[in-house]
Amino acid sequence: MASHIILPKEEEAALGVAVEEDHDSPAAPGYQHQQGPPVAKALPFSATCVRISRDSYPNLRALRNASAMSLPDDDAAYAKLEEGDYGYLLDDVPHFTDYLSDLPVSADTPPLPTHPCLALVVPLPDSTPAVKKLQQYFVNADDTVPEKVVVQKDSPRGVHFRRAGPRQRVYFESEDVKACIVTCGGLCPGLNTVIRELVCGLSHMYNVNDIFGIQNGYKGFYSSNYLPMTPKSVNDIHKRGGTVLGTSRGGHDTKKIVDNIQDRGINQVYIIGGDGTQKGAYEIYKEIRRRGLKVAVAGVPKTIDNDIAVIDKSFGFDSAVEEAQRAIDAAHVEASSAENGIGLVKLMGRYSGFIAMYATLASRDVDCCLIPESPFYLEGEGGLFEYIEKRLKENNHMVIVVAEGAGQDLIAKSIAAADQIDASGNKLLLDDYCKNKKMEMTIKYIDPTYMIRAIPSNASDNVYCTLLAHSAIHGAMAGYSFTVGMVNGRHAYIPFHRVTSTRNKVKITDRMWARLLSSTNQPSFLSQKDIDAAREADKLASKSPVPVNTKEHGENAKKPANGEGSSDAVVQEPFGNGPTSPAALAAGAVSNPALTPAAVSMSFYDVNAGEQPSREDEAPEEVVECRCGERSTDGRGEA
Ligand SMILES: Nc1ncnc2c1ncn2[C@@H]1O[C@H](COP(=O)(O)OP(=O)(O)OP(=O)(O)O)[C@@H](O)[C@H]1O
Ligand SMILES: O=P(O)(O)OC[C@H]1O[C@](O)(CO)[C@@H](O)[C@@H]1O
Ligand SMILES: [Mg+2]
Repeated sequence: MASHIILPKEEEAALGVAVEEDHDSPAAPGYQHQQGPPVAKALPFSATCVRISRDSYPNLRALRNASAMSLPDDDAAYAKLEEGDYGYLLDDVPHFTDYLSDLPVSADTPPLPTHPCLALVVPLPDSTPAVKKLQQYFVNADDTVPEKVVVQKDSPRGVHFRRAGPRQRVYFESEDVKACIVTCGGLCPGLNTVIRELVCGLSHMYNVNDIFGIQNGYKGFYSSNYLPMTPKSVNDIHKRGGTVLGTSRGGHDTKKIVDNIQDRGINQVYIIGGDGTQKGAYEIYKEIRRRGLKVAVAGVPKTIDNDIAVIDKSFGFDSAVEEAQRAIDAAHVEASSAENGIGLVKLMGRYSGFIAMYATLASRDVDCCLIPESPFYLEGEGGLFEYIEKRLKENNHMVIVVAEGAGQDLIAKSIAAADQIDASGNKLLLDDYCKNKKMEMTIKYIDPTYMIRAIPSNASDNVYCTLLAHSAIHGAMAGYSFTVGMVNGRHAYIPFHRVTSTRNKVKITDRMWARLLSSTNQPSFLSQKDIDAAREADKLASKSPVPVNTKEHGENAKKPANGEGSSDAVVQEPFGNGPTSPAALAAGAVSNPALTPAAVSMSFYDVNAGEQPSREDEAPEEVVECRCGERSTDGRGEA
C-alpha cells in the first residue's frame, strides 16, 4: 500500500530522509514543550514524521500537482493523503507528529487515571478484566469512515476520514492541558450543550481543570478576559438557548489570536461555528503550525442552515425543523380560517434550503416550498402564480414556506421595478398579481426565524451535541487538528479544507427533493433540460477536492472484470422507469409506467445520479473500515 503526504513547498525542500514511522506508534520518550518561538527549519517532517519513503516521493509532486487542480494551493499544501487498496484514499487530518518531534506520549495502557467513556476512578493493572473491558472502547487507530456509502459493485472504495473516538495513546498529560472554547457566527440551538459537554467531558473523562471561555467570538481572544469554566459553572446552560459565551461575526485577526493563544499557554482550542468560523479555525491551525506550537485545534461545525459540507447534518438542525412546525401550524390555521387564505412562512437558509425542505416534509400541510437551490418563476404556464390560483380554487387556502435565500433574482427585479423601494419581493408581486386577477385573498406572513434559532436544543440534538463534544475532546487529546462531524452515522475527523471548500446544498436532482415535490404537489418549475444542467452542476460540485490521477483513479485503477457494472456502463435512467442497462434489459427488466403527476416529477430523479451519500439511500451494514478493507467489529449504534 502506498502512502503519501503532501507537504508545504518549503517543507518539501527539507525532505530527504526515508521514514516509515507511524504517528500512532509510541514516540521518543521525554517531554519537551514545543511551544515558544517558531520551530527551527530542520524540524519539518523529521524522523517521527508520517509515512514517507523515498519510494513514494516521486508520487508526492504528482499528488500535489493533481490536488492543486481542485484545491487552492494553500489547502493542497496541507493535504495529507494516503492510498490503500481498491481505490481507498484516506484524507487524513494533521497531527502533532507532522511537525513536532520528541513528543511525549502516553503508555499503551489506559493513559490517565480516569479514562474516556467510563468513570474509571483509579488506574488498574493492565491485566485485570476491567481494563480489558475498558480497552474495548478505544477505537482502532486505523479505523476510517467512508465519505460515500452508496456504491456499485466495482466502485473504488473512495475517500475516507479518520474515525473519531477515544484512543489508547494521548499526547497530553491532564495537568498540562489548558483548553479554551469559543463560539462564532449566528446562533443555533445546542451551542450551550456543546460548551457544557466540552467542559464536563474534559473534566470528567480526562481530569482537565484549566478550561476557559472566550467571549463574543474570535475577537474575544484578544479583546476580552478569558472566563474560567468548570462543570459547576456550566451545569444548567444546556437548558438555555443562545451561547453563554456570546458570539460575533467579523473580528478574525489570525496573528493576534495566535499571539494570545501562545502567550496564555493555551494548548487545546475548541472552535464552535459555521463555515466562516471553520475557515478561521483553519487559519489559526496554519499559524500554529508555522510557529511550531503544540496546540490542537478542534472545530465543531455549527449552522442552523445545515450547509456545512461532508457531515450528515449540523447540530441544532433537528430542533430548528421541529420548532418551524409551530410557525407552519399557525400559518395553516390562519390560512384555513380565511377566504382564499395564504399562510406564508419564512425560514432561515441563505444559500441552502434544508430547514424549509425538512420542515415542509415534516408538516404535510405545506402546499409549496421555495428554496434557493430551486429556481422558480412567477408568471405564465407552470409558474408560481398559476399554481397558487389553482390551489386556492381547489382548497380555498394554502401554505407556502420560503427559505430566506429563495428567489433572490425575482426580488432583485422587483426592487428594481419598484424604484429601489425595499419591499419583500414575493409578497409585492403576489399582491400585484391578485389585483390584476381580481382575486380577494388574505395573506398572513410569519417570520419565526430568530425565534427558531434562539431555542434550546431538543433531546436528540442534546445527544448529538454531547457526542460531538466528546469526539472533539478525544481528537484533541490524541494530538489531531480537525473539524469533527458525523459522516454516514459515524463520527469522523475531517480536514478543515474539506468543510471550508464547498457548501452543502439541497440537490434538486436527489430523491429527497423529489419526495418533497410529490408531497406538496407543487410544480418543479424545471424542464428536463434544467434538471440535466443541475445534475451536471451537482456532479461537479460534489467532486472530491482530492487528486484525480492517484493510482486508484488513474490508469492503474481496478477495472471491472467484464466492462459492465462500472457507473459509466450503466445507462442512467430516471427513477421510476426501471433499469434499462443492456444487462438489465437482457434480463427481462421492464419499465415502470409513471402514472401520477407526482410520479412524473419523480421520474426526473435518478437513484444513481445523486452524489449525496447515505441520507436517503441504502448503506452497507457497517461503514467503519480499516485501510485493508476489514470492517470494524464493534457494536451498532456506536458513534
Ligand atoms: N475566510 C475566513 N478566514 C478567517 N476567518 C473567517 C473567514 N470567514 C469568516 N471568518 C470568521 O469567522 C467568524 C464567523 O463567520 P460568519 O459570520 O461567516 O459565521 P459562520 O461561522 O459562517 O456561521 P453562520 O452559520 O452563522 O453563518 C467571524 O468572526 C469571521 O471573521
Ligand atoms: O442576523 P444574523 O445574525 O446575521 O444571522 C442571519 C443568518 O444566519 C444564519 O442563520 C446562518 O448563516 C442564516 O440562515 C441567516 O441568514
Ligand atoms: Mg456562514
